[in-house]
Amino acid sequence: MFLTVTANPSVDRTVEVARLTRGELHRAAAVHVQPGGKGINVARALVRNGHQARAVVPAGGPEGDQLIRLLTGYRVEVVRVEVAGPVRSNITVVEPDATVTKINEAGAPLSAAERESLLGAVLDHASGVGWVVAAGSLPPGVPDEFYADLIHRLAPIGVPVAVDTSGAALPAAVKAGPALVKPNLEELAEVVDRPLRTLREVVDAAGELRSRGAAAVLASLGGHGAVLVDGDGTWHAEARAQARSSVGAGDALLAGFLAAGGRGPSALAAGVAWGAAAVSLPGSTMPGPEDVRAHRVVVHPDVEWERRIDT
Ligand SMILES: Nc1ncnc2c1ncn2[C@@H]1O[C@H](COP(=O)(O)OP(=O)(O)O)[C@@H](O)[C@H]1O
Ligand SMILES: O=P(O)(O)OC[C@H]1O[C@](O)(COP(=O)(O)O)[C@@H](O)[C@@H]1O
Repeated sequence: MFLTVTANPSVDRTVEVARLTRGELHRAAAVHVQPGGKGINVARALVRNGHQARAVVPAGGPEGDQLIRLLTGYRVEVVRVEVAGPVRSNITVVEPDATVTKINEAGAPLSAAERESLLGAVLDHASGVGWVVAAGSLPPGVPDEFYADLIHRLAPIGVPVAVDTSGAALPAAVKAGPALVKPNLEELAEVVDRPLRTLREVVDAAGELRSRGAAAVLASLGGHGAVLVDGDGTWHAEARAQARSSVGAGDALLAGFLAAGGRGPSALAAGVAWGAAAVSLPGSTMPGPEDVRAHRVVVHPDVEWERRIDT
């Protein structure tokens, strides 16, 4: 059983248009409405591949009801935490060449009592789970230390925590000593406060996060695949895909990595296979076993240190 918590869930609307032009009317070629937020997507991907996953979700307003209704179609076990503010909507516009333009709402604030209920719900369900995944941005007013606080409170239970977040919440979580963090290239560059142009620079930045407290770093690099840096070594893997929508690809990567044991090159290969499968599917659709092409993954025996990853 995997347990995820998404402090700032969303109803994702992915709109496909022929070409996006600022200031013009567009007629949508297709629309996908899906339950969203990073922990929710991780849970959806795990369930789609035969694993058990439970998602802790703060949900308020009619939008919260809609989110929970949408989730029931995905067979994810949901622990709903009632909150006053409505669930946000995040909009992605996708063009035929797979260019994505995202508009993510900030989300509704959570009161101190609501934050406590959310943490309490995670702690209530954490015993005996394989991993807790704390993922996504924090709503306005929620302290940057929210996920860090969760890591500290989970420590006595001994369950490993994976964190995928952004902004100031990420360095705060790293300091709390999670088993795994999953930054993308932009998030990793922001934490170390320098541009990352080559695999060497990515691996150095991942090492810095390890020295600050994260036991392992799974850095996702879009079409360049992903790098895993842990106490045993450094690996780079990638897989070619016919890109359609990258929304949720990072969540699929993390889910695949955890589903395959959450450590080492074989888990990295599985994660990259799930990530590549996710980008080839519309909207934030999570891949199932029929979509995943494990044989397309290349785990490089030697890291190509000077390879550019900023193109
Ligand atoms: N264009 C692509 N071709 C193949 N795989 C991709 C592509 N874009 C993303 N992926 C896969 O999805 C994973 C996550 O994508 P990335 O964009 O780095 O994360 P995030 O969605 O968190 O920003 C990558 O590590 C890679 O495995
Ligand atoms: O919490 P954030 O950072 O605003 O991100 C939320 C969005 O991220 C997603 O989980 C997609 O994640 P990725 O594309 O980063 O893998 C969407 O479902 C959701 O709308």
